[in-house]
Amino acid sequence: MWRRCGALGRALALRGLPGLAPGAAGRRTASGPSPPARPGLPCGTAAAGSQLGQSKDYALPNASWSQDMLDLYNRFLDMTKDGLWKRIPSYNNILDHIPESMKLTYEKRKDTRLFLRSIDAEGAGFEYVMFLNTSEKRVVCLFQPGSYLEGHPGFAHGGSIATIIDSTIGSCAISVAGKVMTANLSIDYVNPVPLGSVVLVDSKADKVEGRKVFLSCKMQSVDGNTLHAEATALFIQLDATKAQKQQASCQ
Ligand SMILES: CCCCCCCCCC(=O)SCCNC(=O)CCNC(=O)[C@H](O)C(C)(C)COP(=O)(O)OP(=O)(O)OC[C@H]1O[C@@H](n2cnc3c(N)ncnc32)[C@H](O)[C@@H]1OP(=O)(O)O
Repeated sequence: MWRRCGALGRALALRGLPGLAPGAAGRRTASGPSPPARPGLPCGTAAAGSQLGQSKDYALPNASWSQDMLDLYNRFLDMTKDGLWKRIPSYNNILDHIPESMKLTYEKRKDTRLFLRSIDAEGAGFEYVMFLNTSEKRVVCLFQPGSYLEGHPGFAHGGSIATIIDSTIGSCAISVAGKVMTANLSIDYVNPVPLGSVVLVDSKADKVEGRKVFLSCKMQSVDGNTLHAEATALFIQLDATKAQKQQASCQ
């Protein structure tokens, strides 16, 4: 365990994550984590809904999570205790993800589902949980790709990697600029991601220029020894009038 924690510390230290000295955190099991802190952006209000039983929060350990995923999750959960990091709940409907103020302009549809949550079987699709650090303008996603995300035999499909990167960077952009859309996403695929492995997707907003948010991201293995992908992205804050027109055209 100590060796794994040390490797994890090295992996996260690449981006200077705090509080990750080997053995700094105790280990918990999937059945026994502390109740997660309720996050602010991008989905604090939805967490309340979840507690009322309105929506299931999927960004919590389940039986498919590997020990690496659980260890990493528990270490991040420890980092939420001082309030700098917040766990982002995850729901089937995108409207449960976004801040209340943004929700007002959208009508919730029952026949749609967030792409990341399109596979029901535990462990078969996107197993992930994201953590937000508002002051660092950063979102880190712990991602365990399941067997239905296969591309090359035994490895995650490039589209699934793009999806989790877009969603992680997108969550970061939303936390910085509210209503945004991806205008550009550029990914260098460096090493394939084995199905069932756990990777860290570490995204950061580097610069905001008017309505443009520039972000970057690295996807790497838990031990920090393998860089799987690197990405840069441009998100555009939606112009209110154009956003209304776009919304009207898809209803
Ligand atoms: C787990 C929870 C997940 C939650 C997060 C989900 C994240 C998922 C995000 C997505 O996947 S969104 C879906 C994919 N993206 C789209 O479908 C967007 C399609 N494109 C558009 O709708 C519009 O092109 C867009 C809103 C992006 C921009 O249109 P606008 O009319 O608002 O922008 P405009 O053309 O006025 O340009 C504004 C500025 O951005 C610049 N710009 C726009 N598109 C660009 C581009 N592609 N590359 C470089 N620059 C660009 C443009 O030059 C200009 O720069 P300046 O202000 O300096 O003049």
